[in-house]
Amino acid sequence: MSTGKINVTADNIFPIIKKFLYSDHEIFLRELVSNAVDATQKLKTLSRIGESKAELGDLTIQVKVDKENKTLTISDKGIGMSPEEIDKYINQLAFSGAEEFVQKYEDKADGAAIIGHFGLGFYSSFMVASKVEIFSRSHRDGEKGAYWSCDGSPEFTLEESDQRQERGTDIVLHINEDSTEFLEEGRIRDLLKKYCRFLPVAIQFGEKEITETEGDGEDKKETKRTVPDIINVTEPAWAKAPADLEAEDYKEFYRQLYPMTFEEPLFHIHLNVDYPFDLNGILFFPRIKPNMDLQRNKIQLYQNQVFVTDNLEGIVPDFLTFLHGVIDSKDIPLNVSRSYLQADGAVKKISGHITKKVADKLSSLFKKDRADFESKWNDIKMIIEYGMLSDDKFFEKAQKFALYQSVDESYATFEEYLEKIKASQTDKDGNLVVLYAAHKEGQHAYIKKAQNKGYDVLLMEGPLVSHLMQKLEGGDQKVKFARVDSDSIDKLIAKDEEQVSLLSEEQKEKLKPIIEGEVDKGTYTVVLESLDSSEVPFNITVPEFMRRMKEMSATGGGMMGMGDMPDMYNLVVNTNHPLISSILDEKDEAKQKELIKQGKDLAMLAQNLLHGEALTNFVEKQFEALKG
Ligand SMILES: Nc1ncnc2c1ncn2[C@@H]1O[C@H](COP(=O)(O)OP(=O)(O)OP(=O)(O)O)[C@@H](O)[C@H]1O
Repeated sequence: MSTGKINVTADNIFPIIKKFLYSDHEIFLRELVSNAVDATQKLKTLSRIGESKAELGDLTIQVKVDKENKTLTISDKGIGMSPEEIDKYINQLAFSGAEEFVQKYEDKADGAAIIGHFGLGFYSSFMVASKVEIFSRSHRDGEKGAYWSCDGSPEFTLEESDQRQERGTDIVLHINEDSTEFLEEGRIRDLLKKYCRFLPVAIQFGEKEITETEGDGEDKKETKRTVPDIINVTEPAWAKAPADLEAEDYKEFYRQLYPMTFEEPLFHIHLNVDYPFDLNGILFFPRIKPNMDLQRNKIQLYQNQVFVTDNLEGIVPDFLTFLHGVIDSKDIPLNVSRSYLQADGAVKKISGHITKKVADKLSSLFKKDRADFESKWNDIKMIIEYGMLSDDKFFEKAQKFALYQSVDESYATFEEYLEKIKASQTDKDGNLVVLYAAHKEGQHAYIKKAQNKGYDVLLMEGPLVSHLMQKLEGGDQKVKFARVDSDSIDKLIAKDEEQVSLLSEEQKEKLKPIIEGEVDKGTYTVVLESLDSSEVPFNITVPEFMRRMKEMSATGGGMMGMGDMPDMYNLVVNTNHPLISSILDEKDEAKQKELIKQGKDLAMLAQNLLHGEALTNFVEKQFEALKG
């Protein structure tokens, strides 16, 4: 037997481990199970290359809770360690690794978060254990068995021991008073599911009962059987070659990843690169409805099948954090801080590659089956539009498959769309004017007017469209977006046609203050226009520029402070409409006022602006009028 002092420069790292890692101490389990997996994988490799004669047998790793004795044990049948190896790997190497790690991060404000994501190996067990024991036996014949124990002080015990007869290692944690939660089966099972669900070696945690049925109908026999409860899937789909997987395998994998999600993903992207960097993974496009609460952090990052984090901020472009699935890379340097990670060259390359793959997949889906792509468009457009706005390279690629939907439900790419409207929607200055509506129902009156003129109207809804339009207007072609209610129909796409005015300038000057007297000047600007006599007499428009800036500022962007501006409208008065002439000629002032008010209320109704008391009064008045 030998006793000794672990070689430390810092006096005692155990208090530091306990104090600084307190918030995220659960990762000890991931560290210990990963070590057990590594030891098993090493044995398999040695056996394969003929360096180990050991009979592999069943390599299942066992995790056991003994509530009575307050221990948690992780046992593997991997390469094991001789007493000399424990001295080398645990007393010296692992300790100095842990020491360096703690020294590096103890002063960092986000220390706990960093450590939460990236473990510090074997010594993290002291976060939850007052004493740790190792029973081990090497895979090499003739080696002595080993026993090591340490109670959280720098003193350890290391001796030869035959307590473990078989090859492999038992790590026994004597759970401390503050950490009894790790003696609860449910808690351990949850943690194993979180961190170890896709580790490449089977991990057993207790047993479970299964029911088997034999025969049919009357002869049907059900038998219950107890079997080992294996908590992981050792060969997850992403670790296989895409050629070996069917569509159903991807769906099955999606169910494994998100057992509580019933909605199926729309499609998947299998990432499978080994040069110039290592990257595997499967990303899923979820169904995302406009205005739905977007859920991030559904992508899980693994390093060699060990769960690392589901916060991929800065690791993949922001718009891709809305996808679901798994990314696994050996090349992502994990033992570093998040800010370092974000600036890392390999991470940038991986992130660029993922973006490119996503664009390529979308492009191929679009080409392969356009009708199907169109049917999915509304579920994926939020992510794509967000990507187009945040990444210029993605924008370029997406121009080929991003769709624009007209109110008549037809879809076109932007290029196709411009071609479609060119003939009828080019204004006198050569601008292609794209008309759009934000709500098909709410803006019905305006949409109809545009359609009557032979114009097409796009449906542009969602929080990002104002930004997207701004970007599309900045392209090579002279393109202008105008919402259908942003101006009177003749002015939306200004052509060279001059409208003659029925009213003289004098009459107009007389009319304007009469109407202004009946509207709230802070909200409405009265604009007299000589429009077609078949056009409505009163119409409310919302000038494009102001409104769009306001919308953009509400979702980040546009002009500073615009978001707080009150809503502003134009009350367009069609001076060529007979009603306007009658208003002007009306001698009875009360009646004149009433006509203006009624006209304005109707315009508000068409624009969905008549609410509350004003609406109630309006409706009552209409019923009165019905009585005659
Ligand atoms: N169950 C085990 N079987 C065999 N060897 C082990 C086992 N657990 C730990 N070791 C040895 O102890 C060493 C130190 O383990 P530790 O977990 O501290 O660091 P690591 O696994 O090398 O790196 P990391 O910090 O990423 O976990 C391992 O490299 C391995 O050689």
